[in-house]
Amino acid sequence: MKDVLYVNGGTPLDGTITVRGAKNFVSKAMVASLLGESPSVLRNVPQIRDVGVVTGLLELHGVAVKSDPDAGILDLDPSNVESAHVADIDAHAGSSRIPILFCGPLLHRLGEAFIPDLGGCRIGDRPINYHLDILRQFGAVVDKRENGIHIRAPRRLQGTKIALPYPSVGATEQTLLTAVRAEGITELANAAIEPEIVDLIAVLQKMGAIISVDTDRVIRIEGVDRLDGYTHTALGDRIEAASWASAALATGGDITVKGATQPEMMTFLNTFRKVGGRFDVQDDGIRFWHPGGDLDPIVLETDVHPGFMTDWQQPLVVALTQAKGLSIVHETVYENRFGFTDALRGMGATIQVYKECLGGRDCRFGQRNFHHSAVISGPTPLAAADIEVPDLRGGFSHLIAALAAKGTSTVRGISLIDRGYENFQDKLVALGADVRRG
Ligand SMILES: CC(=O)N[C@H]1[C@@H](OP(=O)(O)OP(=O)(O)OC[C@H]2O[C@@H](n3ccc(=O)[nH]c3=O)[C@H](O)[C@@H]2O)O[C@H](CO)[C@@H](O)[C@@H]1O
Ligand SMILES: C=C(OP(=O)(O)O)C(=O)O
Repeated sequence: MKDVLYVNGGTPLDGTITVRGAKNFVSKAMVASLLGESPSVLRNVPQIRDVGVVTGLLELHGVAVKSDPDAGILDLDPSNVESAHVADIDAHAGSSRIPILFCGPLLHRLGEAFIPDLGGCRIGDRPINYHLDILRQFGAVVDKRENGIHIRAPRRLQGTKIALPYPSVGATEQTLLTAVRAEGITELANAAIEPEIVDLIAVLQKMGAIISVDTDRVIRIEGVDRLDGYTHTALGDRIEAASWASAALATGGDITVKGATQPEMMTFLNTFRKVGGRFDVQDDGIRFWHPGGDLDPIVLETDVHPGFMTDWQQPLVVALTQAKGLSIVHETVYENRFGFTDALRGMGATIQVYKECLGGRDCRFGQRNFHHSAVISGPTPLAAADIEVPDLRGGFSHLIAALAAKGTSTVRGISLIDRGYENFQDKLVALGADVRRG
């Protein structure tokens, strides 16, 4: 399939689409199946590239994966993990960030693991120092190799007391997936509590784990000797849902997103309303629309949950180019997540990026060399352009900009978007967009 999408924009997106399970949960639940002594069943699984990548990794480790993509069901049978011949894991280097989460489960089952270099969006340095420190605290020995890391557990991993320097999603998941079968109690302070993490905890509890989440973001895990498989329906993808909501706003449209849920999106919904968007929470989804007239500018800071998600930021910035006045967006989770604004400026948007912490509070990236605040001045008409997808959310933002712009844009590198948006081209067509894959 060619990697270019021609977008003839300038028409409001209008109609209904469905989002299925969250990219940032489904892949972790798939890894969790490695911990079970019996098969697991995962439902509401989207057809996105990250699911394919994790399927490949699980199969390499001896997990038998049966997939019914239309029904969104995965059967994951880990009975043969101990006897699997692990080869050519290098083939998965750079494909996603998920391999690092295989450490705990593989250490428990096999006593060692090789983890290839990670991929994922290039939106900052994205080190794995928290992960490695955590694994060492459990008693693992970590050796850095040329294309990844080799890790082994000379004896059963031991529960431990961990305090994260920053509430990292991945490091919290690393701790959960390692502690559930370690000996004794693990206490994780300053944990991340994103809804996708809470759903992972639900999966682990179904498998037999004992995990409590305290009000002060401390997670306590009592290690157990055995876990079984699970049957679980993944929570919906709140990032995809918010991306379509931003597309409705930027194009002056009206999109009903089936599968979007209010509790996980409350912070986004508040911001959407402040910008001037309207929404209606329904039994099976949320309708988002532009009511006509001017949109309002806002001051926004991204943050860990329950703050405004960093992954919501990029699509919303496109909508803010259409608000009347000055908006400020302070990115506090990643140091380098405004690269996508270059293309928007080329399309006529007025966006300036700054090294200072604009917004309200200082973050880890202040007084350093990172352009992590943006000032957006609108409304500015967007003009069609020839643009290249930089990363997953930045790429979807470029798509939204192309849909809002009059004329035909050429969006290159479009397959990057398949990593996290299921059948986005079909969904665009269902919403009345004039798009063609080149
Ligand atoms: C597959 C997946 O679920 N990806 C999500 C996950 O990424 P991911 O789990 O990689 O993100 P983290 O929450 O770990 O990263 C947050 C911050 O912590 C830093 N950090 C993290 C780990 C570490 O060892 N050292 C370190 O310094 C990162 O560079 C970043 O600045 O959570 C992010 C924050 O909600 C989301 O944007 C990503 O979509
Ligand atoms: C940053 C993201 O994903 P990943 O961690 O997989 O790169 C994202 O989903 O926006």
